[in-house]
Amino acid sequence: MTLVADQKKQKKPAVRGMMENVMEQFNSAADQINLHPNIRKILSITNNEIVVNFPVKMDNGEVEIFRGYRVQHNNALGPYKGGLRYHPTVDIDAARALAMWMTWKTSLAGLPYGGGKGGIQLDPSKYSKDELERITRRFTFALADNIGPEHDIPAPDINTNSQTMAWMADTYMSTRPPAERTANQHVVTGKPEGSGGLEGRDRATGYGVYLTIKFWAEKNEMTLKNKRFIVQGFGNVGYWAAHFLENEGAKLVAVQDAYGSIENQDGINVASLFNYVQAHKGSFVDFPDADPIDKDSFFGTDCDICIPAALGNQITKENASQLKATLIAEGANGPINVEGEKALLKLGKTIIPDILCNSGGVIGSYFEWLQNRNGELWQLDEVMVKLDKKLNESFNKVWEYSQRRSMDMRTAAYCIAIERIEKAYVQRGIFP
Ligand SMILES: NC(=O)C1=CN([C@@H]2O[C@H](COP(=O)(O)OP(=O)(O)OC[C@H]3O[C@@H](n4cnc5c(N)ncnc54)[C@H](OP(=O)(O)O)[C@@H]3O)[C@@H](O)[C@H]2O)C=CC1
Ligand SMILES: O=C(O)CCC(=O)C(=O)O
Repeated sequence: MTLVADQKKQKKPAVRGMMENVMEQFNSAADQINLHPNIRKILSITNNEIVVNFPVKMDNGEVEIFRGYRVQHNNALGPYKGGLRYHPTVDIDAARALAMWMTWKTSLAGLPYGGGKGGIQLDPSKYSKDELERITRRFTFALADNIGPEHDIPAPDINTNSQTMAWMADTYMSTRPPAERTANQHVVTGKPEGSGGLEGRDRATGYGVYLTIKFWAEKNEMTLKNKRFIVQGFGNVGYWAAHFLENEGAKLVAVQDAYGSIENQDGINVASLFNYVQAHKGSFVDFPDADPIDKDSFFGTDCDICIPAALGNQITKENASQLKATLIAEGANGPINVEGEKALLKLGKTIIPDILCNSGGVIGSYFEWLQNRNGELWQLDEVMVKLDKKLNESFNKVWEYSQRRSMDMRTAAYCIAIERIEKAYVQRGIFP
């Protein structure tokens, strides 16, 4: 295990990385609130970076070495919290940026958490389920002293799910003394319902994306009925966001995943598409009720609302002018880079920022953590009501701040999040 202490010695990536984006967003909000220079220094750097290389036996008997990351950005408000992703793009830059986004997200949501994130650099489609289980268990074992229910609590992200979390919880618990095992169930959230998981955590992020869009529409005296939307990514976040928007009368007109893009301006039925994807090895490229479209013209599809719900850095200054949507709701983390955002704002578009838009997931995780900690079992209807209330409060805070200070919603969300952390440091008397 390597603990990387001095980030200044790390080489910069050749292309603009996610970390540069999140730092630019942070610095611009910090300027707005005149953040204390010492607190700016603390928040500009991650607390801990854990990099683990671990061997796993493959189905063919060969051993492969994997590299996993867990970056713990800040814990001024509580334990580190954030997902683990399995994807070829996972590296230290991405893990740092994603961990930092988590700090702002949990702070904005008013949760007693800090921010962390990580994952493994791999393409999961190349491994069998048994191999993925062994990889996950080895990774958890390698991380075990650095995570914990009151210290750092992982959750699902891209290409990880409730099964991944069940393997993690089981492996972590097996590393604890017998009398403490089950009391450590909340070391991860997003578990299956039969293993301490929360009813509704599966849909919490997509539900939150839908809710923030609905709240925005209400502020603008609009209804979502017949509004056309496009979704990039039809995984956990994209699917559930589309499901709830369709229930409200909006129409999915185009969708893109890693295999391709399809469009139907008359509307794509979300349940039919979901069933098709399940039956066709995760791909919708030949879905009969829509036409294939070119990958590069996807964001230019005629629509009212665009929901990027896949990877980061998808909307940049190169393609921002293509967008027809007036509202962009960031289901993904960091889907619009800084230059892309400047271009969109200049064109008069509105962006519901990731740290607000997709915060339903971590709010749901907080409910699961409380459920486990208190030995309770919460029911779906109460979870959905609590999510609605929490997101409504967050949305209103951001909306009012942005109106009062005449700033975009991202800067407002950052200011609120950073001010809460600043207050905690000041109350502790660290800085006069
Ligand atoms: N899960 C959660 O609770 C939360 C997730 N998020 C963020 O939401 C985003 C999506 O996460 P989640 O839904 O959980 O992940 P999933 O793994 O469930 O789904 C990811 C989706 O993105 C698609 N995708 C991958 N690469 C590309 C690409 N190059 N172009 C277009 N689509 C692509 C995948 O397609 P394919 O299936 O073809 O690979 C899949 O449909 C991430 O940015 C994540 O950080 C944010 C908050 C919480
Ligand atoms: O549920 C969680 O703890 C974190 C989810 C996550 O990774 C995110 O919000 O980006």
